[in-house]
Amino acid sequence: MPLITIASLSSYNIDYVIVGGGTAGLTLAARLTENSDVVVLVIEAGLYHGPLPEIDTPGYIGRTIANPKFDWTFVSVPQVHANGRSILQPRGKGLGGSSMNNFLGVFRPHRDEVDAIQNLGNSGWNWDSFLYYVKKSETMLPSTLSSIDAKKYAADPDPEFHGIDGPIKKSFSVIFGEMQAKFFDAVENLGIPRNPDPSNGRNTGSMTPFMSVDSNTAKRSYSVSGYLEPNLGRKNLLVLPETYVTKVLFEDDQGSLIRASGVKFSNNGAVSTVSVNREVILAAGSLQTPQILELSGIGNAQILSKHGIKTLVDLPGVGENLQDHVGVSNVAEVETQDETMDVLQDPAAVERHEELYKQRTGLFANVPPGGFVFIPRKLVGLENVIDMSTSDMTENRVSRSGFEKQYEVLRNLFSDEEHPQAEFILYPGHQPLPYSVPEIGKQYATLTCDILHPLSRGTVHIASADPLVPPAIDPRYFENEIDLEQLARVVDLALTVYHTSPFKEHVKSIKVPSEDVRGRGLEGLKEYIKENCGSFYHPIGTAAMLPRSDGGVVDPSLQVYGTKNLRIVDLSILPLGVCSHTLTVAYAIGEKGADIIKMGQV
Ligand SMILES: Cc1cc2nc3c(=O)[nH]c(=O)nc-3n(C[C@H](O)[C@H](O)[C@H](O)COP(=O)(O)OP(=O)(O)OC[C@H]3O[C@@H](n4cnc5c(N)ncnc54)[C@H](O)[C@@H]3O)c2cc1C
Repeated sequence: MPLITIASLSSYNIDYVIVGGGTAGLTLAARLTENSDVVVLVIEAGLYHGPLPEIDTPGYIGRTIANPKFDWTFVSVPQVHANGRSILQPRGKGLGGSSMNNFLGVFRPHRDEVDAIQNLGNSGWNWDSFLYYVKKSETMLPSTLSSIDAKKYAADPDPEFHGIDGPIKKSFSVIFGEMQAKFFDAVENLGIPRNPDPSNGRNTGSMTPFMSVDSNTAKRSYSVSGYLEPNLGRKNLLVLPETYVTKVLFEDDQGSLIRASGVKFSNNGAVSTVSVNREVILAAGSLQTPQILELSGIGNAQILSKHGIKTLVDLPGVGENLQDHVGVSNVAEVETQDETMDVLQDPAAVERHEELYKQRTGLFANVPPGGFVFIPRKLVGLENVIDMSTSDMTENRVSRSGFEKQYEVLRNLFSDEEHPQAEFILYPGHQPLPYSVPEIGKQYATLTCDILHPLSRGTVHIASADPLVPPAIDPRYFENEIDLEQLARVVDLALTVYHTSPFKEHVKSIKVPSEDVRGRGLEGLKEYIKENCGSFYHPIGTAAMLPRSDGGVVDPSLQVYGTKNLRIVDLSILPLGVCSHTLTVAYAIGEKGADIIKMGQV
């Protein structure tokens, strides 16, 4: 039984400590413990939630956000270029991490940008490797769509690109709507074709994505159900929940490289330590892995000394290079025979769908059918980005050379006018939004827009030497004004979709942004964005895998520079943002990280 208590900890001889039992952390733990000769301890700050409707029921997504039992409830520091607003930064808390509270969409990045990660100095981290590991992590469940509907709803996967026996199940929703098909037709009329299978690394176009839902049980498939629970019988897999790691401990006798000897943690207020034979591996995610590094004396010496922390490795890249997708939603009132999510305003409809869910069908059995569109650069009009000067974007940043190399990569990506640079998400209903309230009895469609390759680069650093004080998260949304310009153009394009045939047949009127805002053109939209934008929950890059001279924190074997046996296996290592949602990348990093550790090579 791998769930252990502090009291029993001293009876184990531990080879690897993994800090954070989230998406990548549990993936790594499951793979390492395939070797029965090694003992792995996973330390997770949150709970083992076990089976719970809030987590398992696909149609309940969003209900755990901002609930401290499931979510760290972080907010950013005030965003200077977004009207000084502090913006919500949800992160899963508990075994499963953000795979436990995310929105279940399964996406893959574009192959060119995965190959670009290799070209930034990371031999072995390319599309072929990514595809191998992401397939290893998943099982594609059979679709119930006819071949005609598969084309109509852009959901026609090529088996070559999908896993058949991996731990995470993925399936299509069972309900499709006419409004969704007309949305795809309208988008096609604007020059963005359907993409029947974006999993081959060419993800431009509109599509119905897979969801990480096991359609056999109509439940969330995530790192707990896929990687942890099937392995509960392994004696060499130990899991310590409700335990918060505050520091990595190092041996006193140091050579040029320091050696981790264990970690310090707090459990219900009691502080203790555990020693490790081989390695400590941080998998606490993009917002907390840098915090643990800094609390342990690894980071920018100036920042550490400000907080009275002794520097063990001066590594200025720690907590820099934060990249996140940022976006905003628009809502229109619609008329459709489809049952939109608005029906759930009616308690009788909720009851009906709760009953249907018992038969694994209805609106709660999967994520509501919607359309996703990855918009090519040519339609966002980013001519100015290709010619951009990098000097203003790298000024005063700790790693000028690293940023310059990233911008060179981006310039190449942007020069392909088919490369996806932005996204629309169609939600059939009025999405819960702080700036727009639905009227009971009406039907809506929400079109959410975000940019996929922001140029702004943020930071996450400790705000205090006290580990219980949350880190200062500063994504610096729109610090680079091209990001705001891009997003305004994307919102403008989304508003055009509402007026484009045949989708416009459903649209009665646009609710938000208001007529007044729309009347002020791109300038009005920019104000709307600054006042209402939010995170798309995809932070990456804060412990980047890059050469040390380029602001890197880990090398291609995920080893932290200046250390002998401290690695990072989570999304913080991704040096450059991808034009997709990030869940599959976290699983692939967990899978690949395990092979690197097992085989001793990339
Ligand atoms: C609300 C939301 C919706 C999303 N929707 C989607 C989606 O639909 N599709 C998609 O592709 N991506 C989505 N994402 C993004 C995706 O889920 C994440 O990028 C990915 O799961 C992150 O994986 P990770 O392993 O890097 O970190 P996490 O999975 O977040 O794991 C980090 C773990 O470390 C633990 N931890 C942190 N600090 C400590 C400490 N000091 N001691 C011990 N434990 C610690 C945390 O509690 C957590 O369990 C969403 C994310 C969120 C938050």
